[in-house]
Amino acid sequence: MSTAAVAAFHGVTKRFGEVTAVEDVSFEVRPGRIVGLLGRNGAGKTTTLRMLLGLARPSVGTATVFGEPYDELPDAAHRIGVSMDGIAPIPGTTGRRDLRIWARMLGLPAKRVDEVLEQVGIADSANRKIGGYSTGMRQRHALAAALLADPELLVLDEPANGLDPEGIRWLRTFLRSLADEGRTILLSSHLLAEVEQTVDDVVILQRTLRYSGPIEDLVSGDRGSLEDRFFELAGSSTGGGDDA
Ligand SMILES: Nc1ncnc2c1ncn2[C@@H]1O[C@H](COP(=O)(O)OP(=O)(O)OP(=O)(O)O)[C@@H](O)[C@H]1O
Repeated sequence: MSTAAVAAFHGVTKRFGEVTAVEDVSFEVRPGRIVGLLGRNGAGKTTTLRMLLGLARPSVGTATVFGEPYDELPDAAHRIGVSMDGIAPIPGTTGRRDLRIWARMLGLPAKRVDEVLEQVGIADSANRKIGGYSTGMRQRHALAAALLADPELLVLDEPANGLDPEGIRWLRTFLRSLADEGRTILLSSHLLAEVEQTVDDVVILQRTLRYSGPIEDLVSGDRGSLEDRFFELAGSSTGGGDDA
């Protein structure tokens, strides 16, 4: 397997007017790894993912995926699966029909829809309207959409939000099985205990980069839990934060 970075940020700063959302951030995402992007509210996580996906342009620096800016990457919609707010299902439609529309747009056969519905465990609900889905079912639906094109990289913004404990356990096992197949997963999350059990690498962002590397290097020995290390590095909003 190639060790070239799947995703890379080099000296990325993003300003929105007076607000600097992300400042001089550099890190790489290695193939076959599950990478957790962590930070407090407003730390710049979504902005970072959006820059990778060509949905926001860095003010300074470069964000590349498979060596290219997203907009210049051939076949990007097939190589990268995305689950993120703003990529919402079509209101009033059923789960199956929504995925069929996505599949058609991606040039995929309708049978692929049934495969991903089975994979994420919502095939029995696929003829129901998405408007009646629980939050956890919506998460699974979004994951199904991200998987349609059998992508090499999954970018998942808060994929565990709204899942019950069983759903969270399922997600952890599922993501690991995808990584074992050689896929790379970049996910953002607030659920530190869950992240600790799921990811290989951690990126801690608090406008600037606070840590990037293997989780075992962060929490090994008597260094404490991921939660302890997170608050040391990112600060807390109730004290200790240095740039809230
Ligand atoms: N389109 C925008 N216009 C103006 N400011 C923005 C825009 N997008 C993000 N920001 C600001 O940039 C900062 C980082 O926001 P971002 O959504 O990336 O953080 P986050 O880490 O994803 O937060 P959360 O965990 O709350 O979702 C915030 O101060 C936010 O208000």
